Order: sequence, then C-alpha cells, then structure tokens
Amino acid sequence: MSRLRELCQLNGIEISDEDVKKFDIYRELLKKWGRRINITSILSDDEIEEKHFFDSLLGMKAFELAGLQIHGKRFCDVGSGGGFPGVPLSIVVKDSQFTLVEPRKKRCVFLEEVVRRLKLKNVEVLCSRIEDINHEFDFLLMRAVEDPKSAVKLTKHLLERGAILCIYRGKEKFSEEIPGYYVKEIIVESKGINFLRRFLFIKKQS
Ligand SMILES: C[S@@+](CC[C@H](N)C(=O)[O-])C[C@H]1O[C@@H](n2cnc3c(N)ncnc32)[C@H](O)[C@@H]1O
Repeated sequence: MSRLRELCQLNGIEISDEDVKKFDIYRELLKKWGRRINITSILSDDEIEEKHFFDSLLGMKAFELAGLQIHGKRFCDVGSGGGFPGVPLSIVVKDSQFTLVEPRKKRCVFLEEVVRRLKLKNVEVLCSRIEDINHEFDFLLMRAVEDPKSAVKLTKHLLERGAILCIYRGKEKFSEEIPGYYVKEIIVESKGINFLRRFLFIKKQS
C-alpha cells in the first residue's frame, strides 16, 4: 500500500494504519471482481491506488478549498460503479454517512461485499436509479460523468431539496452557465503525481 500512503502524505490527506488495511482488502476485491463484472480495466496495484483510491480522496481537498465541511454530513455517490468516489471517502471520513446508488445488480452485489468485508458502518448500498431516490442529502458526488448539464437534470429533484452536487472532472474547463444554479469550479493539483482535477460544485439558486 505504499503508493497511496505516499501520495496522501505528500498531499496532506491523513490515513491511518487501519484505513490502509481496508484499502488493501478493497484493492484485492477489485482485482478479483474488476474484469468479471466490468467495473474497472485498471488492475495493477499502483494504478488502482493512484487512479481510483487517491483520485477519490482528492475530493476532500476540493471540499476544503471550497470551504465546505465534510464531517457529519450525508453523502450520496450517484452511479457508484465499483465504489468511486464513495467507498474511499467513507473509509477516511468515518463520521459522515455514505449512500451508494447504483442500478446495475452485479455492481450492487460487489458493493455489498465491499461494505461487508471492509466492515463499513457508515455506508448503505441502494440498487436503484437516482431518479427513484428521494432521500435528503447534503452532498451528491459524481465521478466520470460526461456532461454537467445532464448530471444536473438527473439529480434535479435532490438539488431542489438542498443538496449540493460535486462533480469530479478532468482537465477541461467548464465555462457554461446552468440557468437557476450557482456553479463554482475548484482546481486541485497534486504533488508526487501529474494529476490535475477540476471539481464543480453546483447548488440550486433560491
Ligand atoms: C461511468 S460509470 C462511473 C462509475 C464510478 N462512479 C467511477 O467513477 O468509476 C457510471 C455509473 O453510473 C451508473 N448509472 C447509470 N445510470 C444511472 C442512474 N440513472 N442512476 C444512478 N446510477 C446510474 C452506471 O451503472 C455506472 O455504474
């Protein structure tokens, strides 16, 4: 687990020895199930730690830079797939609740197994489409989405109830406006790896 630990140390993200053990189990589960149920094509240890685990945890930096508290909150990972970014965040941010929403049955079975094996007490898996979810959340997380406007359309009913949507984007700047919503962009650069992520925080205007 040296690569994740090294990157977290360089970038001021604290992870404990116990967290590292959980990431170890998670990585092995991903390697075992990844190809079989098509959740990731990335299967080398370093790549999983960099491109899935560390990348997911970068969200913590983005929230910090946006001035948003992540502790004691209700997060929803929309289209969680193999658990990103929800599972890595739930391992580290233990005092927040994470709901992983994923409509594909096999992926949900995998996520349930991850929750069980990692003994994650702050995570629930809902095998459903986000359109059918009507809970209250503080934050919605979306990674690997093409278009922010479609993401807003899909989660409109939850944004109307006060949730803030956080989208993990690549290097490309989003310069459009979304009528009726505030959009704030946060850039996170990482030390020790050539990674630049833009995050969008989207909130309904009152
Ligand atoms: C591109 S994958 C991203 C997976 C993961 N978040 C990641 O970053 O690796 C998108 C995921 O969204 C799920 N999905 C598609 N439509 C959805 C919907 N309406 N509600 C919730 N999830 C959906 C898919 O099954 C898929 O697992």
